[in-house]
Amino acid sequence: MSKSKTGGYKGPYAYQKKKDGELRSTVRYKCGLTNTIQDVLRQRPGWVEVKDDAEWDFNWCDVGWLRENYDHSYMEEHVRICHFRNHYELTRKNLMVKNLKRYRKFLERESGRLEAAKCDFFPRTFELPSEYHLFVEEFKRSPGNTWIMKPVARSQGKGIFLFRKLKDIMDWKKDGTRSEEQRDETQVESYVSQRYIENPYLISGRKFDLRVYILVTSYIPLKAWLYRDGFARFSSTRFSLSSIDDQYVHLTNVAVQKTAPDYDPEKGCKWEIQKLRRYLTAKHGSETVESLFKEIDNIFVRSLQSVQKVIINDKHCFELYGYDILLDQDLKPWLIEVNASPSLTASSQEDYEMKCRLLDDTLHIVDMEGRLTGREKRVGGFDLMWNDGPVYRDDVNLETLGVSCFPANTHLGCINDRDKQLRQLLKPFPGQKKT
Ligand SMILES: Nc1ncnc2c1ncn2[C@@H]1O[C@H](COP(=O)(O)OP(=O)(O)OP(=O)(O)O)[C@@H](O)[C@H]1O
Repeated sequence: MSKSKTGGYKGPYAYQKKKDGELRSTVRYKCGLTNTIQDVLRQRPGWVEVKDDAEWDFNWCDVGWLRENYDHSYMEEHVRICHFRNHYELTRKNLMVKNLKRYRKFLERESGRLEAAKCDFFPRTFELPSEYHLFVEEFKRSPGNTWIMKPVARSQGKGIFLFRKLKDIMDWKKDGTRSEEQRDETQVESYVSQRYIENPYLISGRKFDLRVYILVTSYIPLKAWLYRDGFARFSSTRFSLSSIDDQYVHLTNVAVQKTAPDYDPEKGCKWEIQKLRRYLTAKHGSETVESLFKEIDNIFVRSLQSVQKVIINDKHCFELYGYDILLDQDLKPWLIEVNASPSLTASSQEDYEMKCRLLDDTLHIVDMEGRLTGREKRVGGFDLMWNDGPVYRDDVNLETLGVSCFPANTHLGCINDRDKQLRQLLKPFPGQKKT
């Protein structure tokens, strides 16, 4: 990469097509994180790490690096980085909701209420302090409900609390009698106030949410891949609405749960998504579970579409999103949050292996080595779910699709025997273990 305007990174780049069309094998990478991704990058054949201001072809950067450098940088054709410039349009809690609300309005205008209702998958949300008065109106309409307050730009459960009384959020009250200047002096951190899902689906009395990975390689046209191996994150304490101050009951983030007194690091607090799927199928039947996972797929596609025209599309960028989905007792999925930097730190050996596979498969799709034809619908654990329109697998009977855009047997965690055979048939990349 060259930093043309401000100087810096200059010189020849190693990863380019030779005259005879053959590819050079060296990919110079930079990595701003110190977790699983480093191990994966180090083990990738032909990839070499560069430090400091040295020229690079691939950068697994953090969002801070992006903020400071992207706007001053010129990138060669082949260069790739792991975030879109304004990724926060989807991954900051307030902006995600703003974009979804706008998209829902657009659908209602263009295609009617039924279509707009397909976006009814996020809990009612207000930004505070800016929407304080709107929030109070809503709050008064349904007294006794529980709400959750979340800082818009923090993670790992930090700063989150539940409340049922307005006095608990007085700090965010917008005071119309004060001037902008006075308000600035006492500025509070921006939060979202969101309807708390009071009836979560429970397993053994415990609440959980799903972490699912989606890889986007282009916004215009939209190209998105769904990873089959997500997981459910459980709370370690039985669910109850009587103790709204207990974060071990209500927040299922691993960062929170691993500090619980009875947390068992051996067992962790996760289930693979396949295990969850088997459990739900045994309890509710396959038809119900198919339709649940179709609804979850709908969440991925609609949320990406809601920012499709907002995100700065740049062929150098890709993004691996971590979606947080919560199920309620009626098996309705709710979108809680989309993470731009989903935790790549492993909480157990099994988790480590899954994350290594996920990252390795991500790098296969980003394809610095130029191995793919561009027509693949499945790469490693990823299924192409959207390519400027829904993607259907060739081996699926289209009549079984129903209303969803996705074939019934390609959803998360549905790895049947035929899928296994297919994965084995896929030619492994050098250095990749057969799965
Ligand atoms: N509206 C809601 N209803 C019920 N539970 C919720 C709601 N919003 C958040 N939670 C719970 O709180 C947890 C943390 O919420 P959220 O993911 O929005 O915050 P975060 O601090 O950004 O966490 P992370 O870094 O893991 O994404 C969720 O995993 C979920 O268990």
